[in-house]
Amino acid sequence: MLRAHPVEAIRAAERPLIEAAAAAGDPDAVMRRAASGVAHHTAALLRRRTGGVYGRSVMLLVGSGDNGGDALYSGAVLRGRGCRVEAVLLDPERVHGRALQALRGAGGRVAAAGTGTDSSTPDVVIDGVVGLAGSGPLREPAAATVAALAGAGVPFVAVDLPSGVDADTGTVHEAHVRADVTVTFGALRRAHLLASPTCGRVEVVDIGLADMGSEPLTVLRPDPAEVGRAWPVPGPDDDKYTQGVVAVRAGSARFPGAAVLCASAAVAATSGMVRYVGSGSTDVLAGRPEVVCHPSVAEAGTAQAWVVGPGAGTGTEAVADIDAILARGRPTVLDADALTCVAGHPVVLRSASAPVLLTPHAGEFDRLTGGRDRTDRSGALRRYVADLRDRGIPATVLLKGRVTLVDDGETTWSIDPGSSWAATAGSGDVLSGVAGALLANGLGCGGEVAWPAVAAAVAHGEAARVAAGRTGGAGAPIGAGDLLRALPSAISALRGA
Ligand SMILES: NC(=O)C1=CN([C@@H]2O[C@H](COP(=O)(O)OP(=O)(O)OC[C@H]3O[C@@H](n4cnc5c(N)ncnc54)[C@H](OP(=O)(O)O)[C@@H]3O)[C@@H](O)[C@H]2O)[C@@H](O)CC1
Ligand SMILES: Nc1ncnc2c1ncn2[C@@H]1O[C@H](COP(=O)(O)OP(=O)(O)O)[C@@H](O)[C@H]1O
Repeated sequence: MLRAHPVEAIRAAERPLIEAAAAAGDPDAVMRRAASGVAHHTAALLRRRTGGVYGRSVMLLVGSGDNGGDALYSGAVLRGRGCRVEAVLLDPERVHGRALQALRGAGGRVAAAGTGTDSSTPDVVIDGVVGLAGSGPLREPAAATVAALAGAGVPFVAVDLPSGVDADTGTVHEAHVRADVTVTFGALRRAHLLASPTCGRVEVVDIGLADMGSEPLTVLRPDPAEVGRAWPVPGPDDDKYTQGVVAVRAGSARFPGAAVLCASAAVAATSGMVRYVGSGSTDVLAGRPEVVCHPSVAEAGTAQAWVVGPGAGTGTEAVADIDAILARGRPTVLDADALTCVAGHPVVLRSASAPVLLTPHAGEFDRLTGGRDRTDRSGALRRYVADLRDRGIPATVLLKGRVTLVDDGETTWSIDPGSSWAATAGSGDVLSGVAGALLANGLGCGGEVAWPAVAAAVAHGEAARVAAGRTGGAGAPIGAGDLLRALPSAISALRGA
């Protein structure tokens, strides 16, 4: 499991190291250690991209703080390895003096932004514009310089964080660096897990930082192997009931496919039993004859968990069904149309005595929250969960997207499947089916609802990867049906990871 920390915790952990270095008369010792890591990973990128390091050209974008200092020291190391290094000073009046001297001493070239920089395109750019202290989008002249280099296809190595990405919220501002590699120091920052697609490959350099624990603002990323180990496997004494029965209320005349996708995903996720309530019984049974269908919520037998919402409608009947399902007092996944119902009739959640898992996409989340604070996703999510819990609703929320977040009011989990192939219509219905089956099974380990939600998101991402890669090569677009069919292979791959 990966852990990513808020800036305040990182600064507090770094402080003793920096103070010890200063007391020993070498105030930049930690910075040089960090910089040699940046140089090492930049050299590795150069080797991958160009076949070597010697003679390659490196541009440093140098901001006004210690992040710029790291870039300058790393430039000095790369000069020593035979690179041509040019530092572009974005604020020549405020630059780390000793690091600049080190670069000059090593034979690096220095220019102020916008004045007489080397006209040829570099092989790599080291982004030392701004790190932990960054706020807001890249400012000029950095914004224009970064845009021109990115437009020319030059790879970026970000020092600590891609500039223009907020370290704590992971907000990716409009003007920002998209890094191929991000080299950070001692421990991950929250943005590395909240904005992982913008960070590229994240390398953590050991600077002697002590191990950091967890606190409420730590973001966690599950290890796929851990999810695989926790996946429910029937034992010798198990039968269909002991593994958990999940009931699915999904589908309508307008959206029959949602019923099929959701119920079939629940069947694929565990070996327990799936009940179905809705107008799509014929379609569901055509694909999955093992599903047990019921004419209404009231007539459905016992289930350990419920899923309600995919394609299920938003009228008064749908709201009444949500109410009736929540009144059964079982863990319940509320997805899709059920979330629209909750947004319109928040009072319906009052019937929830057992844990509920809400699984909105960005639009549904806006509907639920009135669209407040679209930039700080994780902050808005934590506030929404806290609001629900303050109202006595035992809620966990899974916020969908390329980076899916799960928050139970105490812990934020982040899942990034590494590609966006899952962004296809109906794939959310598959996710809620898997989550419901895991909830019914009572998948333990790390939180009664958060962990099944996390595990479902990991399996869903893996299924998208398997489905998109089924032809080998670079991958191909998939539909939700392909993702559904890839679930068994994905679960098997996780269990073998
Ligand atoms: N000390 C050490 O030994 C070690 C330090 N480490 C390194 O130090 C880094 C933190 O350094 P730092 O605290 O000096 O701040 P840093 O992130 O460089 O920002 C500098 C200034 O930039 C400005 N600014 C803000 N936003 C901006 C924007 N959007 N666009 C442009 N400018 C913007 C803002 O000043 P302002 O202009 O607002 O007055 C801000 O104060 C850390 O990330 C790691 O790399 C590691 O080496 C480990 C050892
Ligand atoms: N850019 C993306 N990259 C990867 N996965 C994504 C992306 N956008 C959405 N997803 C995933 O695809 C699924 C879409 O769910 P949803 O929007 O509810 O679709 P639908 O309602 O059509 O079923 C979610 O699991 C979500 O996390």
